[in-house]
Amino acid sequence: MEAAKSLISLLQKAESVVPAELRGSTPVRVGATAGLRQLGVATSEKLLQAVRYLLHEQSSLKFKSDWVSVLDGTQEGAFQWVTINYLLGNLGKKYSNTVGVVDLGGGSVQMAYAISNSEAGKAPKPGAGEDEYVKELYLKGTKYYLYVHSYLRYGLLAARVEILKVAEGPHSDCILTGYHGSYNYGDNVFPASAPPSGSSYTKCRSDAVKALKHDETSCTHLKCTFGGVWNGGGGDGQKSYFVASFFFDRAAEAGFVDPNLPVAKVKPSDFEEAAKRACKLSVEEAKTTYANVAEENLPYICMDLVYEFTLLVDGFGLEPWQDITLVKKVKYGDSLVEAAWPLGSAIEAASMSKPRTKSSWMNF
Ligand SMILES: Nc1nc2c(ncn2[C@@H]2O[C@H](COP(=O)(O)OP(=O)(O)OP(=O)(O)O)[C@@H](O)[C@H]2O)c(=O)[nH]1
Ligand SMILES: [Ca+2]
Repeated sequence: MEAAKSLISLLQKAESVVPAELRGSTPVRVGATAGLRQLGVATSEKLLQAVRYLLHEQSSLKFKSDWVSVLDGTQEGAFQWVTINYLLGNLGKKYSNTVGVVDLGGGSVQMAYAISNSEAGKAPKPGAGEDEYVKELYLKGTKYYLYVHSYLRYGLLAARVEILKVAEGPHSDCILTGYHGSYNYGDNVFPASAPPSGSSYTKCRSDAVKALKHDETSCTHLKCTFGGVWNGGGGDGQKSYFVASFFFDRAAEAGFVDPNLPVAKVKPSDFEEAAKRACKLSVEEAKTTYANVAEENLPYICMDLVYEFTLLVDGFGLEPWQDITLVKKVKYGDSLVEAAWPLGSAIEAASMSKPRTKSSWMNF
C-alpha cells in the first residue's frame, strides 16, 4: 500500500488543475513501465490493485480499473513519440517531418520513429512473446506507421548488470579506479570493483559492445539494431532524434549540457569524449570533478557514459558526428512541458473520449 500512497500528492496535483465540475468526466490513468514488468505479474498485480483501491476511494476523477496498468514497451515508446511530436507541432504533418525518439529509462530503453507505408509493409513478424514492430496511428487526420521497440534490461540501471556480467568476475574495467563494492539491482547483488590496473575506456567500451550482444548472427532481418531486433528500415522519420531521460541526466552531470536548459543539441561523440574523461579518474577524483553526481552513481559514471555512447552508435546505428537533441522539456506556447510518455497516454485517453472513427490507435 506504501507504493500506492506515494501517488497521493500526484493525484492531488492532478485534481487541483481540473475544475471541480469537470473532474467526474476527466479520466485518470496510471501506467507502470519496465520496473514493474521486471517484477512479474503476481507482484505487479498486487501493486496495481492497491493503486486501483486508492483511486476508487480517494479520487474524484473518472476512473476505470483497466486504466491502471503495466504499459507494454511499445505503448511506452509510442506514447513518448506522440508526446514529443505533439509538443513540436509535428502531428498532422508528413511522416518525414516528424522526429524519432529515444527514451532511456532505468529498466528499459525505447526507440521509435515514423516509417513509410512501403517500409511498414516489410516489417518482419515479431518473435514469440515479442510485440509488433509497427503501430498504425491516426493523429490529426494523418495516418502514421510507427516503428517502435522497447529493450527490456537495457535501461541504464539494468544495463549495468549486463555490462558487469561481461566482466565474468569481481573486476570490471568500467568501474572507476579505487572502488571496491557491489551493485544492487532488484533482488540481486553483483560484485562491482575496479581492476588493479584501474578503469579503462577502451576495455569498458569493448565490454559495453559485448553487453549489447552485438552478434550479427542473431540478426535474421534485413538489418538489426541489437539483440536480433529489426531496425525499422530507416528513412526520413529518423533524420532527427529527440533523446530523453537518462541521456539528458548523465550529459548534465558530465558537464557538457546545462541542466537548466530544456533541450540541448549534442552529438553521440560528446558522450564518447565525456566517457574518456571520466574513465581516467579514480572514484576519489570523481567526487570533486562530478560534484552533483549522487554518491551511489559515482563509481558508474564511466560505465554509464560509455554505455550511452555505445547504445546510440553500436545499438541504434547513429553516426558519432550526427546532431541529436537531448530533451527534458519542450516549449509549448508559454509553457515548458515535460518530455515524458504520460502526455502521449493522456492524448490517447482524450481521443478515445471522442466518437471513434477508426478501430486503431488515437484518432484525435
Ligand atoms: N523529462 C522528464 N523525465 C523524467 C520524468 N520522470 C522520469 N524521468 C526521467 O526518466 C529517467 C528514468 O526515470 P525512472 O522513472 O526512474 O525510470 P523509468 O523510465 O520508469 O524506467 P523504466 O522502468 O525502464 O521505464 C530518468 O532520467 C528521469 O529523469 C518526467 O516527468 N519528465
Ligand atoms: Ca521509461
